[in-house]
Amino acid sequence: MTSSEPDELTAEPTTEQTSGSTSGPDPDRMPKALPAMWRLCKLGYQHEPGLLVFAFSMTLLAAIPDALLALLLKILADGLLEEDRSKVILATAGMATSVTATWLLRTVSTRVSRRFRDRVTIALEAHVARLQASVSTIEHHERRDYLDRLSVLRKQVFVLDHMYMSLFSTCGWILRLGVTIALLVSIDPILALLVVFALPTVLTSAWRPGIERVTEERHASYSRLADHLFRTATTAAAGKEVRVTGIGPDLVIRRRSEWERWYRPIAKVRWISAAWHALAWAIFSAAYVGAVVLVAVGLDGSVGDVLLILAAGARLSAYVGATVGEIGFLRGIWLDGSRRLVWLENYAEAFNAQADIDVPERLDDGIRLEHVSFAYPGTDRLVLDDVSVHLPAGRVIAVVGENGAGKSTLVKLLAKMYEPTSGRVLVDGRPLSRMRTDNWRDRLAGAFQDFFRFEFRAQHSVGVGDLPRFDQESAVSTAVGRAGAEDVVDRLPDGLETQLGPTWPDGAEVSFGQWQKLALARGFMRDRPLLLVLDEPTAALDAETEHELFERYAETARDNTDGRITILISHRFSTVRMADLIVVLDGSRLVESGSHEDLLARNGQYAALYRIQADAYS
Ligand SMILES: Nc1ncnc2c1ncn2[C@@H]1O[C@H](COP(=O)(O)OP(=O)(O)OP(=O)(O)O)[C@@H](O)[C@H]1O
Repeated sequence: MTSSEPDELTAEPTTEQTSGSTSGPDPDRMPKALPAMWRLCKLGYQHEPGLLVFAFSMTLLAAIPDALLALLLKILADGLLEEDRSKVILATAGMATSVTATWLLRTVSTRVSRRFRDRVTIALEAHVARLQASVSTIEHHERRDYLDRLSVLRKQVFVLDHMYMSLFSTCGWILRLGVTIALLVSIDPILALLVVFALPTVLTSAWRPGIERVTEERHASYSRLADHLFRTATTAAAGKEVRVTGIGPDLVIRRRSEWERWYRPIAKVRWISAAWHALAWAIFSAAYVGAVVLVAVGLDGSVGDVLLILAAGARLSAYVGATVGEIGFLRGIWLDGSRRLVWLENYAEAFNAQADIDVPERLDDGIRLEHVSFAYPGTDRLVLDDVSVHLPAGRVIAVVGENGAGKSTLVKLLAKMYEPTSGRVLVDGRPLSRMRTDNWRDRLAGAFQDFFRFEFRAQHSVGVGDLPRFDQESAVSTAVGRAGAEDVVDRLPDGLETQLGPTWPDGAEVSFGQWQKLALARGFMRDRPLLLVLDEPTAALDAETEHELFERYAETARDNTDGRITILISHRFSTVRMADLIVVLDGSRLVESGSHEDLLARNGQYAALYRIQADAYS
């Protein structure tokens, strides 16, 4: 079989695939701040419309009596000086009502807001988790810049609920500010200038969080590494190797130094921005003192006016401070967090945007790779370079090559975990890139060398391989039989009902090889996959068991009527030789392909590798 001829059967739509071939928003770019913020507002409203409106109204109402206190002080002073009892009574009654109403409204609004926050937090966390899980590729789990972006979002999501409170408070502070400015203007319009002197504080507050966040993200990889080192030093998974190698103290030192590398530039930026902020406040304070002197001396104001400027001016600084503080928080956490969240939403959505072709019911021709090249996103090195090959329907295909040759990467492209950087993958002549990822995955089954240990009951740990039949014991038992894992289940104290993982109540300890057999069974759960991928799923088993297992499996694989393709990656030639087609990768290129006999006769790279292994076992 030749590997690189273009194929005449591929006449169907032929859109060239490119990396992340998505339409819509560019996945690399963060969305704009204000639309992102608006989208998050709507998200909160969708989840808790009643509570959102009530909490918002309460916060606004609570702002009014508080802001009017300065006016009541002026009326009181005027009443006392003019010996006007009605003014005195109005002012004192107003003050008493204002204090009581402020307290009452604040208490109610705090309670309602807290309730709203608790509910919306759960909704947001679930939303982020769902989005991440629904992204159809795994690029965001492996690409450095996306990981940094997501690690910041993961931290932010726990404070995103504050942003609604922050928005309500900001509106409340702006309302107070408006009332206070109106009171100042009532003495003399020139006093409105006080707000101009407060602007530098607004500017520095708005600028600070942004610059701090940029620095944080620029150095986020150090923080991630520090977290990773901490987990390595403290979790069970690495426990044995950490002790045997004695790397523990070194991990602690490295963690500390990575943390310093992350923290030092951030601390520096915080100091610099704090200095500018302090200067801005000094400017406002000077203006405030000037305004009091102007009213008392320059404008020859009444005692009531002086009291009003003293109270309103002092409040103005508190209100400006609170407003800019909230705006800073909004900018820092909310705007930033909502942009990240919307980026994730767009990113998750973009993958299915151009999926317009159905996955075939059965395969007739098979899968063709045409000039497929691939570099992992964010890197330049081609891990697969101009690979063209036909994987015929109904056959078992082995992929061999040295470590790092690109075998697992090839499988990831076929599983649609990534899109090729150039070239295309055709399934029965139709581009895989235009098939809905979830539909394609429904017809995909597989077991991988880096399998995950689902610490559920054995029934479910295997059953997740075909979610609709998760609870069907007969389906799980069949899969266990296909994987030759009956011995593992027989040894479990309660069979399929046994909880796996010793850290859970009544949880059974399961060896690595046993886990691997259960993972293989999980891979065999689906009855009608079009593509079955076995990426070194039996590396922990001995060569003989692996051979027997695959011999049994290869026979049934060829019998199916769906034209199923089985892809097997193994370093053991005793297993590989029974495949119908063997594809040999070397240094990212496909160097030869054919049956075992063809390749031995060709006396190329496969033959050389085969003989080395055969000699080692003879
Ligand atoms: N997520 C990733 N980001 C960047 N490079 C990667 C990533 N995953 C793998 N690579 C690189 O791609 C190359 C091919 O890796 P791949 O896992 O496909 O090799 P393999 O042939 O399956 O190796 P092995 O036999 O060791 O499993 C390697 O050089 C590897 O370093």
